[in-house]
Amino acid sequence: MSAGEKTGVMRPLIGITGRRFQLSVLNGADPRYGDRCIDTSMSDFATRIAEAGGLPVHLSYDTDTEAVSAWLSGVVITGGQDVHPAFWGGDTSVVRDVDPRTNPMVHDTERDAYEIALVRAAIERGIPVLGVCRGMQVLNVALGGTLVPHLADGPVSHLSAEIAPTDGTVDHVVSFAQGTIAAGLFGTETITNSWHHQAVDRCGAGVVVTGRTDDGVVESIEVPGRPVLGVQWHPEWMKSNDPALTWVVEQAVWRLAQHEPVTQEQRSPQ
Ligand SMILES: NCCCC(=O)O
Repeated sequence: MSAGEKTGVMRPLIGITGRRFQLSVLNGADPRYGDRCIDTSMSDFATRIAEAGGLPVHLSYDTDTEAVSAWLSGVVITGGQDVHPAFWGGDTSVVRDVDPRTNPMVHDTERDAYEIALVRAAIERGIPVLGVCRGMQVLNVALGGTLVPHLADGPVSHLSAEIAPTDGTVDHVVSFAQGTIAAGLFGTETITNSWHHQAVDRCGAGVVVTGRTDDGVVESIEVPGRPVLGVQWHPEWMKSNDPALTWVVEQAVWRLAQHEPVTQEQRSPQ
């Protein structure tokens, strides 16, 4: 039974972010598409959010972040490219000038700016936010934090970029601080998958680290007093629905139940 069915309230609309890239990068794409783009998000998110009782909707870069946040009951900032260092005060000399529409793994400043604005708008409205992998890093950057640019360059043994994150039993242990959202969901520790080479470094305003690996890499962050959770692993690729994904839906259901329906005037202020 889904969270919505359990509580008898409307299923909450959960916005899911993603990428924009040219159809031509896909194998077998019809050349008549030329340089036309496609807006995508990893379908595992939509599947898992729907399983948890939410109504998943993809958020394109063209969606007005202020306006859409009035309609959403929850937001998932998903994984992907490294956030451009210009957004967090990192070394921009290392950045290659490649078009993110033709290589979906290189920096995409349009996506960065969009997601940072969305995080800020959602937090401002008290909308539950789940950040996943890059999404957790975006959360931290949106609140003024910084990132470790490359884990292999630092004093850590946490190297996981080669591991295909398909099996929740194969990767590392994450330990959680007591009294946090993460500890409420996972207990004192859990085993997660992993696919990243950057990590949260200095925390942004109000951000606290709530989970780490044994080698000290930040694996979860929160903003105490706010329904905000960032996880470095990929809950959408765990074998069964990960508590982080059910958390954002349950928070959204709770929020829907607490609030009077938003009027059309409130959603579209003149
Ligand atoms: N750091 C790899 C992220 C992969 C993805 O979410 O597309």
